[in-house]
Amino acid sequence: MQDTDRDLLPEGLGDRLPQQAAASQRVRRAVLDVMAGHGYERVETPTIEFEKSMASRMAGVQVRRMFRLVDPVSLRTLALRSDITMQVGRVAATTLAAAARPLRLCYAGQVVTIKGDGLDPTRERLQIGVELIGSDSEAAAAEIVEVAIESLRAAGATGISVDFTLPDLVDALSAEALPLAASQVEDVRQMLDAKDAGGLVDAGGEAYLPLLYAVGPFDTAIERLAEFDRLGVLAGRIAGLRAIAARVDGKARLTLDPSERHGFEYQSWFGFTVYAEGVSCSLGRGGTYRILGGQEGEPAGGFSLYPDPLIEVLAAEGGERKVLFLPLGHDKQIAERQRAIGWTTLAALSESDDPVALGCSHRLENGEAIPL
Ligand SMILES: N[C@@H](Cc1c[nH]c[nH+]1)C(=O)O
Repeated sequence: MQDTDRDLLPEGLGDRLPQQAAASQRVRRAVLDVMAGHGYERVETPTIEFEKSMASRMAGVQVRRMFRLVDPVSLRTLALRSDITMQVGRVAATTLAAAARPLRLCYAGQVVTIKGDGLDPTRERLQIGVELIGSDSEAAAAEIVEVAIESLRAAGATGISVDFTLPDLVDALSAEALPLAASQVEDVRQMLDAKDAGGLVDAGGEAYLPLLYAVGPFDTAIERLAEFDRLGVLAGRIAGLRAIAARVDGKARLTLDPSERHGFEYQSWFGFTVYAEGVSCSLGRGGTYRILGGQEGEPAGGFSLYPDPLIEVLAAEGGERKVLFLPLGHDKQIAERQRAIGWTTLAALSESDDPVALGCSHRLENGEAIPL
């Protein structure tokens, strides 16, 4: 009987073949170079660590999305990382607690969740991001948005747009201006996120209805939000958003959706999602948050790109591969010189090696690269 299971991969997991892997490598390098250029130093964290340390680093982190297992050595529960931001938070709060602030760190690695996101079944993704620890000011937030746009552009994205949100909006409003019973808060948040006007009224959030209309291109949506905020509860946040928008003006298309919560588990006053032309889903998100520990916790901000959909597009576009075929008995020194000036070489192992079938574009003949 055939063992079909042996060759299958679990749902939502896949290999990257040479073209995709090459595109992934280019994206990773381009993005990390931009981050390093802005002073973000690379850290590398383990793919698996104690569940408790990941789950308790920021308020709102959902452990139910993480793969968990018992460590046969320590007998404690471990979790596979689903978000490197939490690990960077741990590093900042522990080993780098005494490092000067603001502390700028960046990272890249694979993250895994039990379930994909909505209709997207993907369970493993590349995450590349920065965290700016020690401040959640509007200056910090603006820097993060700028670096996010520049990183995406360097990765090859075009037509970039940024959607701003206010992740803790309902908490801010329900505290005083538009009171809600504790039992209503989550429902109101969900209905706002789903843009469900009927559901919002049913959940007791009628007063929140105008928020559903403060959505769209930034300039008009922020005016609507300011009109809605007659009591001025959101005045600081609105001024912050305007300042950030002014800094990134012209670099990307800006929109506002103040009640968007999707994917924002722990962000505080400011959040944003990034998109690019030709890629239907978002390519990343970021915002301000607090790293728990100590009395107050530490303010921070950052963003994470999930560039896989962009990598797919770039890989499909391909790009011509220039590969030089080296026949049997070729001059090794010439071959070395060709590699030194940027050629990829492919050396024949036997007479039967076919340069065209092997994807070569040129062949070394009498010391010269001849097109095939
Ligand atoms: N790690 C967050 C985004 C983020 C980074 N820093 C702050 N927020 C996410 O993937 O949703």
